[in-house]
Amino acid sequence: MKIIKFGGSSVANPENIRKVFAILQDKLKQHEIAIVFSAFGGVTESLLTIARLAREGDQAYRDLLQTLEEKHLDIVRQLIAVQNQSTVMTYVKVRFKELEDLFHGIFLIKENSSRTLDYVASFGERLSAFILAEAMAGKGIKTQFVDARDVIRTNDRFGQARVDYEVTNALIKDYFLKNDGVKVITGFIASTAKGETTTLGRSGSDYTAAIFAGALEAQDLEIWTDVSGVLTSDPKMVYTAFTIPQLSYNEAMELSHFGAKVIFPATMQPAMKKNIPIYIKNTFEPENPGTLINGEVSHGALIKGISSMSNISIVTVQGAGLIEGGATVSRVFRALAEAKVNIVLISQASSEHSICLAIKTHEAFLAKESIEKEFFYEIKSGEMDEVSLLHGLATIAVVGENMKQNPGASGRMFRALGRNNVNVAAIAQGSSELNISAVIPQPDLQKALNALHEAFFLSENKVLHVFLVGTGLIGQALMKMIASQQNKLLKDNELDVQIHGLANSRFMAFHEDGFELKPAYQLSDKDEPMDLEKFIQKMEEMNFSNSVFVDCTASQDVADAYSRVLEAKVAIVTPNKRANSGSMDQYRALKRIAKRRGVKFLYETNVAAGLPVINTLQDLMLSGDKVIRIEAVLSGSMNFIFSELENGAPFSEVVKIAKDKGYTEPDPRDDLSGMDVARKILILGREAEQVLEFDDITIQSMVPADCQHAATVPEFFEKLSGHDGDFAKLLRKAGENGERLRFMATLEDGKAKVGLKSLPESHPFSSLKGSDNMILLTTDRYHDRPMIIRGPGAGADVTAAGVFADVIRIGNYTRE
Ligand SMILES: NC(=O)C1=CN([C@@H]2O[C@H](COP(=O)(O)OP(=O)(O)OC[C@H]3O[C@@H](n4cnc5c(N)ncnc54)[C@H](O)[C@@H]3O)[C@@H](O)[C@H]2O)C=CC1
Ligand SMILES: N[C@@H](CC=O)C(=O)O
Repeated sequence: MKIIKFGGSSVANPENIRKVFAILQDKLKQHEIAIVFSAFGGVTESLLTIARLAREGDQAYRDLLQTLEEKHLDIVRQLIAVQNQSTVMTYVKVRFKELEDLFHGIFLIKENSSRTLDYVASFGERLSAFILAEAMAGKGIKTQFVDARDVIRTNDRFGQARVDYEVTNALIKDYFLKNDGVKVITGFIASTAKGETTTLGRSGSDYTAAIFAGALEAQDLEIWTDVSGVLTSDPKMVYTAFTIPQLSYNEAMELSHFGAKVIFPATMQPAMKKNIPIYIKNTFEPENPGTLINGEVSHGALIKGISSMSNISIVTVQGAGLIEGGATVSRVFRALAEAKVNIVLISQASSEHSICLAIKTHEAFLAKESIEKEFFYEIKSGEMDEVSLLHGLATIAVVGENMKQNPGASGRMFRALGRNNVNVAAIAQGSSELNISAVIPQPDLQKALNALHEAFFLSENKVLHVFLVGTGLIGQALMKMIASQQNKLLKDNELDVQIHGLANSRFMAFHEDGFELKPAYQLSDKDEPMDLEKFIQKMEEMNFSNSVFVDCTASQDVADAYSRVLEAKVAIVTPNKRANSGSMDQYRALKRIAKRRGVKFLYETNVAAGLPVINTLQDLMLSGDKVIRIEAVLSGSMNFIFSELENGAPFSEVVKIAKDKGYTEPDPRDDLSGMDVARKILILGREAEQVLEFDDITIQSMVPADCQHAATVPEFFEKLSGHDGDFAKLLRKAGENGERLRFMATLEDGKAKVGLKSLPESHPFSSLKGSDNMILLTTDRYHDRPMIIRGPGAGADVTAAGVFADVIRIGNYTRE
């Protein structure tokens, strides 16, 4: 015998009910079954609302009742052939006449006891099960309508009655022995020995099904609902949550205790006691295997799921008196029990100086009041402090029986929380090691759930949440690259890169689910005006795990905000050199903050675009090498300009081409003045562990004096053309000496220089073409022949690729 239960959403309307019938037709071919139905979706709530309105003397209850009757009659009309409708119509009309009288009584006496409400609610299941039994009979299935009040015996705790299993089991067995046909049973309702109607509380229809399964020692119990089993976490919070194939009874209980709403622990008891497997299935996706809950502990994943509970407060009881009095703990519990306050989590330090209790916020004041009443004299005498309350919290719990055998679960849990800047206010782990729970700030709940989900369910995709400031040349190229690589990253790296914030100097926009990138979102005046402070605030509020701030501007203001971003535990990736070429103190501070907050600050593209210069230097330093000398061509635009000049083009023209090709800085004077190269050699020097300030660098500018003060870039170009002859002369002179002009940077003995050099043909830099960079590193190890890094050092694609690689590196780092 199989017991199959369908919840309210499965029988919410005729369309859904037809799906239910299709599932049942299939089952009937293979098994002996009994079916438990909830009331049609929304009916119980409507009945209780009507009862409340009637009690409040609100005449509107009559219209609602009529609508409810019509809903039932409509289902009859749609599911049952006309010739078979009359018995069912009569049944429905009689029940609604009874309800009309009942509500009229409530309206007159203005009283709604829990006993009356149970009776009111019972109509929902009585109507649905009767109509559905008749509809099935109309399909040729021999059915037997079972009013569970005839067989489930409870005490008179109305609203949440307790079952007398001895009597109930005997009645159920007897009923099944004496009656043929497929039993169609009312969920949720029962009766006392005196025949008063009771209800079984939350998830009462599941409970009914488990009671029948237990009494009949069924082969299994199927609970059909509107989700495909128990998920690894709340799918509204964790988009990558997936169905757990199997759970032990204990795991299912732990998960549901902390918020997994699919099954309610008490309802499982009758099935658990008889070791009956429970399947959680989806009426709207019947082919999905759903979740099997049984007595087995499956090996494999360290945890099975992550659950959570919102609106939690911490109640702290502390004071010296606590240590001495062994009875204190029991007095605290007694005070809470008397106030009927439910404790969600308890944590006590081994110093025994304080006890920390997590409690639902709406019960926290009551808890404080009753504990303070219990300890009135101790608090008055100062032996104990006043009870303190901390609100705005949530609990999260990782659950799984495999944590027992495998160490490391708590380490992984708290590392993931710490790395994502989630503060833990209290922790609890039972000796059963089935559940590790923590109390965290409510605003961090979604981030924490996602961080834990990623940390424990590695096979699933890791999401990187990018906030991109700067949508110019490099920013646009980066967005295109992310769009084109998104599928490959998902497939090969299980990395889902989503852009949630975008800004340029004028506008900013955000997207909870990530912007569409094909085509890339274009900021416009429809978006909010850009405000860096607000951008960072919004990024913090969105509070995603694995957030990355990507700065593709050349802005000092944006660079000045890095410390704040890192403090918020958001990683940074940037080609903008401003931050690392500021003061030595600032350079060190950023590294320090990133280290302390456990987040990455990556800037490979600060020097030579996508060429691996910074990482190489960092690796050399880590391995104990020492840099003796750096000689380099570090400007793609300047190299392009001086190598193109050799082809006879005027200087101002070549500078324009370099700008059009995306080699120059937003303001090309930064390149021509030597500032850009100076910033780069400064950064390289610092990466080589040298203490250098910008003022220590000797810089030779290529910007003619009158161009220096041009108000705009076009005006600068206009003035620059007046100097084409001077540059042609320089080039001619070098040519006459058999030399080439290259803009070079050197660093040796703590002294850095940047400027134009006339180099012999044989010099390695003379062979550089286009936007090439070349870096010669002479170190203790690379002494006789320097290490050479060479390749294009400017341009949208190579730079964006370097930024992209840093972003992916962050994804891989947060996976560790
Ligand atoms: N072009 C290249 O080959 C390379 C560039 N870089 C660096 O990449 C960065 C970006 O360069 P490009 O894309 O060429 O510049 P761009 O001028 O094309 O784009 C800059 C973007 O930043 C935005 N922006 C400027 N100030 C802002 C602010 N305060 N707040 C928000 N947005 C702001 C602008 O609106 C624009 O969207 C620069 O720091 C540059 O040094 C690094 C390596 C190579
Ligand atoms: N303007 C720079 C590019 C980025 O750093 C250059 O010309 O090399």
